[in-house]
Amino acid sequence: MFLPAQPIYPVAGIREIEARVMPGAKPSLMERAGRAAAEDAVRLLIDRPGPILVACGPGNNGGDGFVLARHFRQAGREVVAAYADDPARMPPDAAKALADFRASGGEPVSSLPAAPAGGWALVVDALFGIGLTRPLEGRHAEWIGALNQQNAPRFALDMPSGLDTDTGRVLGIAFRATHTTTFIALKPGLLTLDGPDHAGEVSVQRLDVDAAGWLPPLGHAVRPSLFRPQLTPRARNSHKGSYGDTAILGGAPGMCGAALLAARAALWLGTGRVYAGLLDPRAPTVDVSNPELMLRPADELPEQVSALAIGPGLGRSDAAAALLARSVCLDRPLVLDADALNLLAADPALQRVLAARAAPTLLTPHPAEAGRLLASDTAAVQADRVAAALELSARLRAEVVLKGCGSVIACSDGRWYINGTGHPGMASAGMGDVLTGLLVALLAQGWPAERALIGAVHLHGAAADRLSREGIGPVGLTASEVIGTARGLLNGWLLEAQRNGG
Ligand SMILES: NC(=O)C1=CN([C@@H]2O[C@H](COP(=O)(O)OP(=O)(O)OC[C@H]3O[C@@H](n4cnc5c(N)ncnc54)[C@H](O)[C@@H]3O)[C@@H](O)[C@H]2O)[C@@H](O)CC1
Ligand SMILES: Nc1ncnc2c1ncn2[C@@H]1O[C@H](COP(=O)(O)OP(=O)(O)O)[C@@H](O)[C@H]1O
Ligand SMILES: [K+]
Repeated sequence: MFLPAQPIYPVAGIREIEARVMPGAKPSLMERAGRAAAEDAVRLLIDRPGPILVACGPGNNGGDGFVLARHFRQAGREVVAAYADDPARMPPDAAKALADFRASGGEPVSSLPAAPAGGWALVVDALFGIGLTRPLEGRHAEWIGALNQQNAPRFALDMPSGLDTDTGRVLGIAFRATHTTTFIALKPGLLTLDGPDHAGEVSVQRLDVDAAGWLPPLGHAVRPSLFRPQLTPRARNSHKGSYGDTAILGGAPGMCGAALLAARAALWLGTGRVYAGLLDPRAPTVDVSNPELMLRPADELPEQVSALAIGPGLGRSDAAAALLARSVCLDRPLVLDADALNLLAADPALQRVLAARAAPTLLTPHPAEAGRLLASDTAAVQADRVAAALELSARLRAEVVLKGCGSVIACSDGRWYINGTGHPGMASAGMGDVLTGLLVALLAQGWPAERALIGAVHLHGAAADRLSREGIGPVGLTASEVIGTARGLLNGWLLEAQRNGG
């Protein structure tokens, strides 16, 4: 049930693994890749008669395409392989794959043919894989544009062409796959930024290569198994003190809702006691829909909480800055979100204090906040989300989640994770505040920082996913609605963990 987290490698890692495996590999990795992809493609061809179009490029990705094309020819399927690059410059494995395709009776066409009357049964993109080095242009870009127009399942080999393997950036134009079969292991570009919109459903074909055995991975795709050790039943003989006290600091005039959302999320995720410290002098003193919350002026909170979060609706006033400076000095797990991050970005001295903290620090920036913290900008952060998150984590000695499509979690020891749950319906006000509340709740209940961050980010997105399966979102999903569903999911995981051996 709790499947292991899958490793993710950037291009350099895949190349290193390939270099070690390839010399003795029989059958060759390309033979394995083309065959494995053909096996995945069979599933897409159920009830789809008609010819298969395979667009092959100049390198080894093109070679994979020729292997796939040969398998389908040999199985009696009509296949049209389109290839217009210079065969003299083909790498040896790919040249052999082309020769084998010819030997099977196939002959590539040098322009992209128009779709047959009944349409293609399947469109296969074997133009570029991990070897893409610059934006697509000219004929290659035209081919991608035409392939994207086809009304058929669109199947990418290894990477959708035009998508940068390490970052998920579109270089010029990219193939919009409905399905991608990627080889050896996952790559970051499939999972973050523009990756999910271009890769569609991703299948990993390991090609009998034990990637982690050759090169221990630094990156993983998040799965609940990463926080499975925390999914233990509560002791019957326990009390509210056993589940932590937490405080959320924020709620400047006009922004109390942000702090209340975080506080509610912390309460609903099982924290023993939740305080909300609000800066607005006219803030409510009770949350009538959650009277369990203890609402206080921001400077009248108990200091001995188990974990603290500061930022939701904090604003950037002097009072907010003073509150932040005090919070950073508390020897407790600390979550910094929203304006706490913006204030920190403007205060290098405070950054030094933060980096010297003994207790865990967790930062939850969206790309604009991360840009300010790195003294760069949103575009620079988005250009390489994994690198930006790691840099922030190393500089501030903090666990970091860089939010957005494919949230990247970076740990101060250099390991990183990409989360796959969540959807664009979460792009609505207050969603980040709820994440902060879920996170501080897990910290208050004693989860170690890294697991709490992974768990909260995964849970947050999974709750939104469940709601949208029920028609609550993506359009119109509200942050408040995520809270109750997150509670349900966490309890479900706890039960599942107990059923599977405590
Ligand atoms: N290296 C190996 O042994 C294996 C590679 N495999 C496949 O091979 C792929 C990697 O092969 P390659 O390294 O040959 O790389 P690709 O096939 O991805 O493409 C590289 C070729 O495209 C050119 N190129 C890069 N960007 C371009 C652009 N924007 N416009 C025009 N030309 C451009 C490069 O100069 C090079 O000739 C993998 O993604 C995978 O599909 C698999 O067969 C498994 C084994
Ligand atoms: N397109 C998306 N795909 C996946 N998750 C998203 C997407 N857009 C937003 N989210 C998630 O929603 C949350 C929004 O947080 P944030 O930007 O801080 O919102 P707010 O400031 O309104 O609280 C983050 O957890 C983010 O990862
Ligand atoms: K491809």
